[in-house]
Amino acid sequence: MSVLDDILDGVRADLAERQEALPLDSLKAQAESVPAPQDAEAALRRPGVQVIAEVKRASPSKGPLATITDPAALARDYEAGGASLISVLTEQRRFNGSLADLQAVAKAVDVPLLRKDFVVSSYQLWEARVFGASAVLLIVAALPQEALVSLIERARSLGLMPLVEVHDEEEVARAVDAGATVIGVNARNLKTLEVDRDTFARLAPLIPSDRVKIAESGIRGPHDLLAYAGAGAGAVLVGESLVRGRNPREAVADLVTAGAHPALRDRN
Ligand SMILES: O=P(O)(O)OC[C@@H](O)[C@@H](O)c1c[nH]c2ccccc12
Repeated sequence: MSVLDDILDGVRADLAERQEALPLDSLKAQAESVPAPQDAEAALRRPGVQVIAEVKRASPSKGPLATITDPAALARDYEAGGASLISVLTEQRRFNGSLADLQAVAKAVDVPLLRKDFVVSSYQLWEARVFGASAVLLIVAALPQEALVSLIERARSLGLMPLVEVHDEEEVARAVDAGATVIGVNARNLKTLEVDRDTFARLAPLIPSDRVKIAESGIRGPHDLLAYAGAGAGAVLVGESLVRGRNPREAVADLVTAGAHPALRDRN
C-alpha cells in the first residue's frame, strides 16, 4: 500500500467519526454565522511571486518538524513577513494538524487561509468553510476524475478557491481538463517521498498560461524561489524551512522580497 493510500485510509476513518458526531445539515447551519471567504485567487494573482507559508508540525517523510504550541502566533509572524496566503495542515495522523489549528489561525490573521488536507468528500469543504478557510487543497492523485471535477465545483460554490495539486504529466492533464485555475506542482514524489526540484520546470510548460502556477515543497530560501520564478511560478508554498528556521517572520520576508523583484513583476 502506498503512503498516500495509507494516509487516505486514516483520513476516511477520522472523517467518518466527525460526520457521526456532527451531521452535514448541522455543519451547514454553522456556516451561516461564519464570515464569507476571501478571494484567495486574487491574492495569488498579484504582481510578483506570492508566498504561501505553511503551519506544519510534522510530515510522513520527516516525522516531527517543529512543536508549534501556538499556531496563531506563528501565523501572525507569517502575515507580518508578508505572506499572501497561509496554509494550515489539518490532517491529524501524519501531519499532527487539526481543524482547531485552522480556526485559531483564522481568528489571528486577515490573510486568506488554505485548508491543507486530503479532501475526499464535500463534508470536508463545509468544514473548511466553517473553520475559516478561503481555499482548499485538492490532490489529483487522491481523487478519481469525476470526484475531482465535482469537488472543484462544490468548492467554488462555497466561495472556496480550489488549489489542485499535481505530480506528473498525466495529473497536469487531468487538472487542466477538470477546469482548475490554480495548479500546484508538488516536487515531492508521493511514492518515494523524495523532493525533485526539477519537477516544476518539467510540468509548468504543460499548464496553460492563464492558470496560476504554484511550486510546492522543498523551498529552502530565496534562491529556490527565484529558480521557480524563472520556470514560471506565480507563487511558492513553503513549510519546513519556515517552521524549522529561527525567525519565521524574517524568513517569509526574505522570500517576499525576492518574489517582489521588479524583474518578476509582470509574470502573473
Ligand atoms: O515542507 P515543505 O517541503 O516546504 O513543503 C510544503 C508543502 O508543499 C507540503 O507540505 C505539501 C504539499 N502538498 C501536500 C499535500 C498534503 C500535505 C502536505 C503537502
